[in-house]
Amino acid sequence: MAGAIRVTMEVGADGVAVVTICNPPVNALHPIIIQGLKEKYAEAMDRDDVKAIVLTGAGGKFCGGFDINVFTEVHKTGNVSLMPDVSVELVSNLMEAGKKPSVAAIQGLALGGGLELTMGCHARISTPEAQLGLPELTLGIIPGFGGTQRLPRLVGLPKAIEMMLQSKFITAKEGKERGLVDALCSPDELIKMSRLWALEIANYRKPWIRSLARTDRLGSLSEARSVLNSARQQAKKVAANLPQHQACLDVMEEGVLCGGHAGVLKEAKVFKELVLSPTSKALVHAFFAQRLTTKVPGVTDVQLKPRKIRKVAVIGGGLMGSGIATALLVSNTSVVLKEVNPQFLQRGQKMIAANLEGLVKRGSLTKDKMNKAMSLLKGTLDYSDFKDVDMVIEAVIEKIPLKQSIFSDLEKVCPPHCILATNTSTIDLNVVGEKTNSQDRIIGAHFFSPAHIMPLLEIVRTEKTSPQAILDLITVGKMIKKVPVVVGNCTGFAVNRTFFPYTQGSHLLVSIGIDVFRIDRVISSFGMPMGPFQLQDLAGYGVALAVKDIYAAAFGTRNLDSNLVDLMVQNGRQGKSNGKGYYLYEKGGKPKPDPSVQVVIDEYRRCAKTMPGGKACRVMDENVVIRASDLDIASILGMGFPKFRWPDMFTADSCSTCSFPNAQRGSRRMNSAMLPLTLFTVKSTTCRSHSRCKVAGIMPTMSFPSRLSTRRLVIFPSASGNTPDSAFPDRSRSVSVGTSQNHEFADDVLMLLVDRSSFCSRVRFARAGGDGVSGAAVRPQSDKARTRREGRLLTTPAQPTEALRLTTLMSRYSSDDMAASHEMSPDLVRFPSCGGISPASPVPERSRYRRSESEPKNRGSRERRRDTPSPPPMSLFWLRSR
Ligand SMILES: C[C@H](O)CC(=O)SCCNC(=O)CCNC(=O)[C@H](O)C(C)(C)COP(=O)(O)OP(=O)(O)OC[C@H]1O[C@@H](n2cnc3c(N)ncnc32)[C@H](O)[C@@H]1OP(=O)(O)O
Repeated sequence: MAGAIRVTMEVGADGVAVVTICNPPVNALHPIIIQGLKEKYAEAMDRDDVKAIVLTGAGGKFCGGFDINVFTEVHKTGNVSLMPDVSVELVSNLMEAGKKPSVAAIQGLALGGGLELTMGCHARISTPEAQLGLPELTLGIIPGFGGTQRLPRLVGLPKAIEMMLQSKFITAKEGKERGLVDALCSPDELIKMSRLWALEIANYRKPWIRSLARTDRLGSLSEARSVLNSARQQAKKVAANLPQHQACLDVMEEGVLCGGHAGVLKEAKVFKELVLSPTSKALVHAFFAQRLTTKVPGVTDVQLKPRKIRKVAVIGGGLMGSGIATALLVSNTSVVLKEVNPQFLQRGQKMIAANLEGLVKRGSLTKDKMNKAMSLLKGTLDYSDFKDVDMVIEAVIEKIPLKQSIFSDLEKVCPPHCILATNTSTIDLNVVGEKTNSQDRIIGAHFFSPAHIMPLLEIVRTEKTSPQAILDLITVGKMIKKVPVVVGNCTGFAVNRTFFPYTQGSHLLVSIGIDVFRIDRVISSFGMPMGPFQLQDLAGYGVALAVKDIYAAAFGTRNLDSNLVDLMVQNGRQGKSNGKGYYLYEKGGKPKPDPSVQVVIDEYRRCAKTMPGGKACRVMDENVVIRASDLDIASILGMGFPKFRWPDMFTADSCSTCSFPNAQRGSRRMNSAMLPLTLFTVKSTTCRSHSRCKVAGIMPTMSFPSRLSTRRLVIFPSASGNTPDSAFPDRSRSVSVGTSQNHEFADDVLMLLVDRSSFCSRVRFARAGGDGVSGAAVRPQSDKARTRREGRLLTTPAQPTEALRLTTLMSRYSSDDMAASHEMSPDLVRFPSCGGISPASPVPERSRYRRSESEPKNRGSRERRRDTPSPPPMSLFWLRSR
């Protein structure tokens, strides 16, 4: 064992062996550490001069848990044996059942596996402020070193469930009240007191407690069951997509019913299963991605030192300005709030006070701290207080001349070292600073509303922004507990630029006939906190209208020209602010879908000129041809459609469970349309069952029979010759996809569309006029890639992870939720239903798809669906819903 990663053991004259974990910065339990602990414990048990053991961590931290890098290795290799056996071999056998007592001396933090080691000891002594917790569920796993069994036995089932399921840390002070910690002491006393405690246990003057054998805190069986059941219900609501929550409760239940040892064994099994889960892969990825954002080449690796930012001026006391000021005040930074008149200033100060009170109500701030924060705030109507500020953050309305004049004033009144930041979400920073000579200190500090709560800080740099200014803002960002992500200067920067197509995707879906509320439902069940329409209601329509033209000007043909929001406003709707948007809002109530919005939607569809119902469906409906096959022959002979490529009607008919004409009549008509389904770099790794499953599809004017099995997306080979084998040989090739939007729109399709569209705006809409179905050619090249290529984002290799983080934080959905529904590869290209992609089956006989004459006509659609034959043509893939 060499280098910084090691376990040391010193045996004192008192007969106490102090075993120390050394693995900076957080003493993570790397396999070398685990091995070291096993060796030192075995040695201590054998040595006659050792009476008791004190376990501690070097550098003022006990331990941050098992080394998460090992999970990354396991995810890469699939080799779960890289995980050492700790729970039984080390914690249960060597430590807890050892013949000499152990005492944990805790300082700084004891998290995850670290806390689990302490619970294997016979007592825990800690400094009062140390953070204790089992946050494993945030990584898609459960505690794996016995934590699910020992924590409930020490603090009781309800508190243990809260700590694990919510990944909540508690201080050692609270731990002492709860029974997790046996004694508190100062850092100076820690080792001394722990040694004495260990000796007292060895001499039987203090109890020798094996946590796993305790049952006194578990309550009666019926109590335990009731606590577990209500936790299950709660987990179903808040973590519906996450497997680890229910798994954790199952494992706890096993321990309650069958005893601690059985619980430990089940925990070890479930832990290993979950480590390999897609959820864990995604969450571990997000863990490291988040920490990578503060590593900026040319800024954080060039020996610059962050300067102290003691006093910040915020210009504008509106929603954003007051939120930014709140975040700074809470972190003990003095703030000067400038407004243009006393009324506005007073309003801003009131909003800050309300924000702080809100934090107190939520329990994240004490009253004392709130008062302290308020005392750091000074309101002003002029620049007299700006002479000693270290940073200014301008947060006024998005008007270029106003911002320009403010920045030219700031240059005159602020000290030369002062950073001049703007909270603009859209405007080019070069334009903002055009009238100054201080381009090197002009920077974007783009907060997200509400700024004192949302965790993301988008730091926008121009070519002229100095690395020092960037570093200082990163430091401020970390200080106020934001995740800073450094991006380049372009319209919408990185976040709004990638988020913009998400909204556009939802508008496009509505234009082709999909229900607004259904979109919101599907997106919410995907894991987003709310759907795009509810979000629009919440954000208000003003912003959408304000930025619409800016985006249109910047992205030209890649922009969907939607007038949906204009129509909503014309209809007297302003979203949540006037209680009427897509939803109706009543004070204190939940938003209710407003059926009367359909009038607006109908008008929007009419304006959009998209025609629900494929051309071919219409032709069939109107009996323009006698039979479906006539249409095939017409397309083969008239349009030159290659015979061997399964012409539209044949393919459609083959997918149906009944013959096409029958399907068409009397049933709800499906809409066929080319959707801008932007998630089409299906990687071979995604489709484990079929290494060649790189699919793209196209059927210009393809129509499906209405009985096409629901909840299935059919991707067809491209008419331009793409087959599964040849799809995407060249990443610039355009592809598009057709899908059924039958009586139930395939959830997956919608999710894919909307999800992927948030990363990709490179969608070219090719609308056929008149009766034509709208088409969308999608370049499998994301805006993210494009942004990167253009040097807009950071040029670190971890670029995609940055984009992920941005989008995740910005959209307010937790990475947990995201991961649960959708497996993310490093470049984010995954299908939620990838496990369901199956290779094409051999072509079944055609007759199997037809409903025979003898078959009763009133069979339910569910029954018919069961009969749906395997996917037919060789290049037809079916993505099954979850
Ligand atoms: C079997 C077991 O039950 C399974 C487990 O134990 S799983 C692990 C459970 N533990 C955790 O989830 C804790 C994860 N870590 C954290 O929450 C935070 O890092 C922390 C509270 C420990 C410290 O936070 P903070 O001071 O803000 O520092 P932070 O930047 O996050 O971390 C410092 C460095 O330590 C690394 N680190 C932190 N915890 C780590 C861990 N458990 N394994 C590996 N590296 C870790 C970070 O990646 C970061 O590395 P970098 O400097 O190269 O970017």
